[in-house]
Amino acid sequence: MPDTASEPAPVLLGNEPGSFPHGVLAERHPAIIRQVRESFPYEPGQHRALDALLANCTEGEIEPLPGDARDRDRWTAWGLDEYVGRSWFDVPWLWAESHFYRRLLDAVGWFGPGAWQGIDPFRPAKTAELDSPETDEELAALDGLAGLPADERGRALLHGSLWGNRADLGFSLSATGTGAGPRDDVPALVADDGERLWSLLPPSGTNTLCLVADNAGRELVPDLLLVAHLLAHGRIGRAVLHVKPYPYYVSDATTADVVDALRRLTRAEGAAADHGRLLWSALADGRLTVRAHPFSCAPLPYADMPGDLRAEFAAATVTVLKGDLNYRRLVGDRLWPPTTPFADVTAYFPGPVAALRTLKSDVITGLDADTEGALVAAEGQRWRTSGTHALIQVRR
Ligand SMILES: O=P(O)(O)OC[C@@]1(O)O[C@H](CO)[C@@H](O)[C@@H]1O
Repeated sequence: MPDTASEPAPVLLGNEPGSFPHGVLAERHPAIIRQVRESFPYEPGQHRALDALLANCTEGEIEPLPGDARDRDRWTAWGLDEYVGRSWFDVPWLWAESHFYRRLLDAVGWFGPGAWQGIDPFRPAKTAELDSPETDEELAALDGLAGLPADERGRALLHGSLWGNRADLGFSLSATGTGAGPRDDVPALVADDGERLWSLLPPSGTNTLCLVADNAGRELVPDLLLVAHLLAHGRIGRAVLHVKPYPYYVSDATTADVVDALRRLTRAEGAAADHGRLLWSALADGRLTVRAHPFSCAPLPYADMPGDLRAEFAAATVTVLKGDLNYRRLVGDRLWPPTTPFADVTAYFPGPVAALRTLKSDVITGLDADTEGALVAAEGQRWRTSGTHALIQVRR
């Protein structure tokens, strides 16, 4: 196996029965179709389209997009023509998963025209989570941080944002997501560059943070609290929040989800409402911007990002990417040896970059050999996908 980024490791495919990627294509995607079907009083055409998608994505071949699809050229540029006629299991796993969500939205009429245009099939699950007692508890806990020095509060909020990544509604549909916490003899945090991240954001009031969000609800809320804290304490003067232009990977945040989360914060009590109001006014005066770039739903690694997005990340003091999928896209969706240096595989990224992620897929880089050894000794390879471990990795 290679141990440097100059010899890329194999790209993950979904065609090995028993593997994590195979389980996602063969089991998780059908479960998502079932869940979506049960969440809305869909009409016959939508049910037929969901039946067709279920058959196609499990047993069929990837099909061309209709001639009038508005994003046909985009998908052509993203490799569709190359994969048409191939099994979903034989193309890069990242590509197959991403394309599944594009087709699912088509089946329920998201792209329109028609009465169901823009109706998010995952919205019921997202709002249920935002309205849950757990969210109440997490917001109330914020008041408990009030007595801490600002830096300690910042570190607590960073960890809230990190572990908020466990709240992934797609992940909760698969059996691997329901495991217990890590054993006492292995670290929950397998890499911790937290202090390096803070050192990139001195309280000068001039730093710009790009935060590439992941899930809505119980992940986005702590992400927003962290942004509010950084703004309030001058560690950043400006934040750009990247969300998805359409519903994706079940619970990924869209602009509508940002609005819901902000309304939830401002309707809360105590410190949560203060943070919500700060963000509300930061949106109004330009200190906080929301972006929904098409590449955020691309089936490709960030190494292939277009020039405008590259320029945006290059202008940031640091770009923080949240979550497992963003990590896969950041380092490349490949079976790297775990000790492959994170700095090598992210060398292409146009500026300082940080990953905050709980481990929910096989992809991992930047571990030291002792940590990898301890994880394998304690858990075999389960630590890679169980969602019970997390990391903070930074490349300056
Ligand atoms: O990006 P997130 O929300 O942290 O995780 C997304 C995820 O659940 O989806 C993929 C499988 O569908 C895995 O990479 C990962 O476990």
